[in-house]
This record gives sequence, structure tokens and C-alpha cells, in this order.
Amino acid sequence: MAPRVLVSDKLSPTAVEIFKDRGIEVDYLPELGKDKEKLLSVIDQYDGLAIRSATKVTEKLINNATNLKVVGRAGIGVDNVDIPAASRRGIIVMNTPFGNSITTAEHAIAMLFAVARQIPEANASTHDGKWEKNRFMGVEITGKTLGVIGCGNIGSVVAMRAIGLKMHVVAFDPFLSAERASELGVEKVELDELFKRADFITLHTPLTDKTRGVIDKDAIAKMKKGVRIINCARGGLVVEADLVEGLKSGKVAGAGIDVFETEPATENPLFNMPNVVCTPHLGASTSEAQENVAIQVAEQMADYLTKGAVTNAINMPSISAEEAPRLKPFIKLAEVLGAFVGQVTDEAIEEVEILFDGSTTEMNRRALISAALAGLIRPQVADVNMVSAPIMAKERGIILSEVKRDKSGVFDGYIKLTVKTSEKTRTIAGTVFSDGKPRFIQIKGINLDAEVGQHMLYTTNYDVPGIIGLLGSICAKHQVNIANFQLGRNRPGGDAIALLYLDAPFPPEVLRELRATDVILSAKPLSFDVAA
Ligand SMILES: NC(=O)c1ccc[n+]([C@@H]2O[C@H](COP(=O)([O-])OP(=O)(O)OC[C@H]3O[C@@H](n4cnc5c(N)ncnc54)[C@H](O)[C@@H]3O)[C@@H](O)[C@H]2O)c1
Ligand SMILES: O=C(O)CC[C@@H](O)C(=O)O
Repeated sequence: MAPRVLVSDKLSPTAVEIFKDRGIEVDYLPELGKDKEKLLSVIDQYDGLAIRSATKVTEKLINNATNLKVVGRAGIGVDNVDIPAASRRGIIVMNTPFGNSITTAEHAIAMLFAVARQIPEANASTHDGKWEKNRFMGVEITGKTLGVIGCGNIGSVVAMRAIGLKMHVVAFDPFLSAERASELGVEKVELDELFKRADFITLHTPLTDKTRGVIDKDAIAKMKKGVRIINCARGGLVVEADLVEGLKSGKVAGAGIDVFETEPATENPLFNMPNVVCTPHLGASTSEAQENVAIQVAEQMADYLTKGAVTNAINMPSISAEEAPRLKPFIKLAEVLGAFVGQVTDEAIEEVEILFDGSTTEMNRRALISAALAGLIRPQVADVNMVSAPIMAKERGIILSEVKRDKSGVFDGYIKLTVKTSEKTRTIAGTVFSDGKPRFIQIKGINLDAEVGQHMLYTTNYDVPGIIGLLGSICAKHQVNIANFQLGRNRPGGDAIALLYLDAPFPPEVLRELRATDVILSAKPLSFDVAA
């Protein structure tokens, strides 16, 4: 059945065309972004949800979205999506990190000029026929210092434009390297230094616990008298009540505000204050940017829904469309290795080590680790997937480590999983053969070459004569048909294991009989999803 996507915000029609061209059924219902109840009632019909900022992807919506696999944000900020809730449900959240950066940077520069020259108020007054030439005395921006808080994609474009306008740019961004700062021609400073020196301040960080309220009354107190503040990033970065006070006192000479603490902002203390220029979250609103983000989000969502490729996901490692075919069998391998250990483990898992040998070191290891964790946790939590598994592992306090090693054996590469619980340490290794199918190549340190079957029985036993006969006769007595058999041992007379391939799940009463023998140490039925 073709995947179904709902577009619940206003997106360029190109996105709809792309979905259709890629064989995806699409419903374009932009009014649903503002109609929470209706959206809640239909969301279970969709595999994908394409949004801008009006749709709020809340935990409640996610809980109703029983088929949803991907949320695509045509834009940058994903603060309208409950990412932890989506991740717990295994839903990928993607954004389009570059498509509207230039447009938003240009809006910030437009705000800079609008506030420097009071253009909106001068415009309104002139339209009113007042000709108030003396009322609107502006300031030049040439030679002035611009303080950029957050020098990422948008902040750096703003910085470059401002340098072109002959401003001096100081930037505060804990993640800005000295090399990048010098490449951009900005001076990297601490926040207090920026407050002290900037004539204009522009914000370009995400809204996080660290950045919330970065411009408050204490920050304003540290600024130059006559500073002008621009916010085209997120409402909440500026404490609006404190900015109002700063404007009233004359400490702040003007502000350009595109984003608000509460949106849609239909009333706000900043409205109608002198030299406060407000726009209704228009930063990304150019035809070019909207075309870019719509195309990008539709391509990314279609790639995921039709090919399993993951690009620009917030909660999942990327998998390119090119690498997806080669990676897919190894993802399956990592998952079955995890699933094997997960099914034989009854105690709480404390530590997981994933060893990548040879060619697997060059692969997308984050994706492989997520797959191994998903397999490991699934016996306890059925609906875990590669998105939710790393979070669940973290929530369970599992310590995760990764080891990379050059090719060390006969295989081009393999993956080995070591799982430590309070009781014991279990190891299993596997590889993918040229037929694209995963194989177990070592269990408990015992080498073997075993395919993965849908229904299996795993036993540990003493290496004594008669094991095959014993297993065979007990199974035969209960009409359990053995399709195949694999044995392995560490040394003659030492530890041994057996893997039985069965046509149906292993009946519990037969297990009891097997465990009652004095040569079978443990017997665990296993099942694997062997579908490609
Ligand atoms: N107004 C709009 O319509 C509009 C459009 C696009 C983006 N945005 C918003 O603009 C913001 C920036 O977007 P971007 O694409 O440049 O993001 P980005 O991730 O490329 O850049 C953000 C920068 O902020 C920095 N940062 C993080 N924490 C910081 C802190 N505590 N102090 C200082 N810097 C910090 C990061 O290191 C990064 O360099 C986002 O909030 C985004 O949602 C708004
Ligand atoms: O979709 C929009 O208009 C706003 C987008 C913007 O806030 C973003 O974070 O990309």
C-alpha cells in the first residue's frame, strides 16, 4: 500500500507534486494545523506529517498517530514538535536546516535598517500626510558594532552581510571555533563583552534552557545606552516585559521583533511602542525560501518513506539514499545480534559494547548501534525502533561503548555485541554474506556459521555424545519438526551450543522436558523477523 502523507500547514504546492511523483498519497489540508481536534481525529491515517510552525505536534497528537513514521518540518525550528514523545514512539523528526537561512538573515538585516531609520513609523506618518521630517532622526550603521548572539547558519550570514555594510561584528557563540570566526571576519567575544560593546544586537540561537531569557533586565543593564535589539530567532529569547522597561527608560532605542513569547501574537506589550518594529514571524517568508523548504522536506520524507534514507533527522542518524542499500543488511544484522541477546537475557542490562571490525568500521555506525539497541530492547518493549532505542537505553541507564578494529579475521568485517548484566556477560558476533543475509559467526566465543531463522531454539549443553539424538527424539515425540541444525563447541568435551531451526514456534512443554535433562544446561526459544 502506498504511504500516506498529510500536509497540515501552508506549504508550496511543489511539495504536493513531489509526494505524488514519488508514489505517495498526499492530503493537502493546511487548515488542520490550526484545528487541533480535527487533526487528532485523522492523524492515525497517515505515515507522514509535513508541517511548518502552525501545527503543534504534541504528545497527545503523537499518541493518536498510530501509523506515523515521520514528521517533516519545512523550516528550521522544531520547537513545535515534542521530540522526546516522537522519539519514544519511534517517529523520525526531520527539518530543513538551510533552506530559509538566507531569507531569515535578510529579514534581520531589513529589521536593522528599519529600526535604525524608523522606516515603518516614518512610512505611516507620511501616508497620513504629516511630513514629519524632524521627527525621524536615524542613526548610520556604518562603523557601528553589531553583536551577533548565535553564529550558526543564519547568524553567520547576518555577520557577513553586516561586514559588507561596513559594520564591526562581535559574536557570542560557545560553539563557534576561532578558525570559523576568523574565516567570517567576526570577533569572538564573551556575552558580557558583547553587551558592553554592541550598538545593535541580533539573536540567532535556538530556544533552549540556556538561551531562554538571554535578553532580560540584567542583560539590558549591561548594554550601551541607545542599543537596538533585533530578534528574528525565537520568542522567549527576549523577556518582553524587560524589553518594554528598557525601551521606556530610553536605555534601548529600538527593537525589531519577528518572534514572540506567545504566537500568534495578537496582543503584546511591545505593540505600538515607539520605534518597535514588529512582523508576524515572517523571517522565512519569501517565495524562494518557501520553495526551498517545501521541496527539501518533501524529498526527505519521500526518501524515508520509500527507501529508508534518513536526512536531517533530529532524532536519528542520517542514512543517505546511496548508502541505504549497502547498509540495510548490516542494519538487519545489528538488529538480529541485539535480538539474540535480548531474547536470552532475563536480567537488567548494565553495559553494551559494540565492536566494529574491518569494513564495518567504515559504515554508518550510529545507525548500526541504534539497530542493535532496538533488537536488544525489543523483547522487553515491543514497539521500540531505531529512533526510540537509544533513548530507551539511556533511560534504562545502559552504559554504551563502541570499539573499532582493523580487519582481524577471515571476514571483510563483522559486528560483535558484548552485553553485561548483573549475572553474566554474553557475546555474539555476526556478518553479512554475499547473499545479503546475516549470519551468526560466534556465540559465547564459540565459532559457527549459522543462518538466522524465523523460529529457532538455542541450547547450551555439555559436549557429550548423544546430544543430537536427545534433541531429535524429544522434538520428534512432540511432533516438532527440525528444519536444520547447527552445533558448536569451544573444545572437545567443553562448552557446546546448538541452534535448531524449526517450522513453528517451540512449544513450552517441550522446553520443560529439555531443561529437565542433565546434559542441556539451558534452552531458549528464539524468533527473528527474517523479512528483508
Ligand atoms: N523568524 C523565522 O522565521 C526563523 C526562520 C528560520 C530560523 N529561525 C530560528 O533562528 C534560529 C537560528 O537558526 P539557525 O539555522 O542559524 O540555527 P543554527 O543551529 O545553525 O545556529 C544556531 C547557533 O546558536 C548557537 N548557540 C547554541 N546555544 C547558544 C548559546 N547558549 N549562546 C549562544 N549561541 C548559542 C549554536 O552554536 C549555533 O551556532 C533558530 O531558533 C531558528 O528556529 C527563525
Ligand atoms: O515556517 C515559517 O514560516 C517559520 C519557520 C522558522 O521559524 C524556522 O524555524 O524555520
